[in-house]
Amino acid sequence: MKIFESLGKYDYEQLVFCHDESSGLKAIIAIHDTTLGPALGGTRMWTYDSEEDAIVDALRLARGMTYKNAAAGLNLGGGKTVIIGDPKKDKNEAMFRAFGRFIQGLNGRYITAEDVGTTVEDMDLIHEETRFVTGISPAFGSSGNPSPVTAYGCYMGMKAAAEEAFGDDSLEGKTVAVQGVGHVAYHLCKYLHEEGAKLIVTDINQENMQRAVRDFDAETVDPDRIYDVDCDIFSPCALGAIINDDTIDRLSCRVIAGSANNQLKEDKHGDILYEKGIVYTPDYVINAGGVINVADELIGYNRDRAMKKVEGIYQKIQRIFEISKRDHIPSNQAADRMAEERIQSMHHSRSTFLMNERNILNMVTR
Ligand SMILES: NC(=O)c1ccc[n+]([C@@H]2O[C@H](COP(=O)([O-])OP(=O)(O)OC[C@H]3O[C@@H](n4cnc5c(N)ncnc54)[C@H](O)[C@@H]3O)[C@@H](O)[C@H]2O)c1
Ligand SMILES: CC(C)C[C@H](N)C(=O)O
Repeated sequence: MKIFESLGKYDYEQLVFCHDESSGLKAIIAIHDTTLGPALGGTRMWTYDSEEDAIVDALRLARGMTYKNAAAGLNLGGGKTVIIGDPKKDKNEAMFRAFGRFIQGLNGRYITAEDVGTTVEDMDLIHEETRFVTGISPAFGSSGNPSPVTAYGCYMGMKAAAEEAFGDDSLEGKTVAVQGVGHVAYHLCKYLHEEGAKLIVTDINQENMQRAVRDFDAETVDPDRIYDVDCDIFSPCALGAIINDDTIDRLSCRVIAGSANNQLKEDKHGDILYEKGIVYTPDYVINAGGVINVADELIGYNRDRAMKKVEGIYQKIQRIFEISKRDHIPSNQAADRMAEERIQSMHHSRSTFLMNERNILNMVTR
């Protein structure tokens, strides 16, 4: 792999390799863009097939965070970490504390939080060594697990998409097919069930699936049949790249709205959804509730303020549909345009020299 060529492709700022032999830490921190502020993005722990796969994932996810944070209106840039290892077997205290010290060494250029394979407990260990970590335990005055808040943002975004597709944002009586009922989707299903939606769920984890049946009267289908379900709304809440050449023609829904990151395998799949008239809710906008919530910790966590901002995902999604109609472009491109325009305009206005620049990290100290 040609590292600098890869960094050049999307103008990445920094790639950091962190190694601690005794704890087994092998981490890669990718910082994509810090125009808007320090890079904030979660830490993913995963068993990558190769080091190259891990680097590619870190880079792809970091760039995604630049767009997510920019579109959410946060004063934060984009970054992400991947730790190579099995989250079920390879974790230990020393690993996360060693990682915390590497983050501290970046002196605020990168701030972490949970992602797939990491938990609030892991963030608490990182917090032993650095203040540049969010999503830590409420006992520290923090916001805790971001998943329920991500779910609330998804619910808001789904309602905005329903209004666009059906002329009314009520989800009562709508059939929603949910792929993956883990941390985020369990809470999303709760909102949907309370509003009177009919749920059809799938999961490779039987326990998670049965919990949705028990708590929300959900019907179930096998994981590979979820794309064929006759439904109003398809909600991908498991993996990335699930809207692809093999699945796109099987979908019969009017709306796609779910929490999974990187749902479109390629940009062309956004074009195809647009041509088919399927209302696609851009993933990094609808799933920004978690990052909006943890980012609030940096200025002294206030749940009401954070939830109000997460509620604003409804209007953000409406704005994207407006841009899509105005410029005759698919919604994924409209979201990119919105994020890029914000970064560009701030790039210009923040270029004036300041001796003691105000940023999200020096507004309050903790
Ligand atoms: N947790 C957050 O706050 C947050 C924020 C933004 C984005 N996301 C994204 O949302 C998605 C879900 O996150 P989560 O925290 O709920 O993760 P999770 O691991 O708790 O849930 C994912 C669920 O999907 C299931 N699953 C995996 N592969 C599947 C398959 N092939 N078919 C059906 N089910 C499958 C898993 O068994 C699990 O129950 C991820 O893509 C994540 O990156 C999460
Ligand atoms: C900062 C986190 C809450 C990040 C989250 N895992 C996301 O993808 O948005």
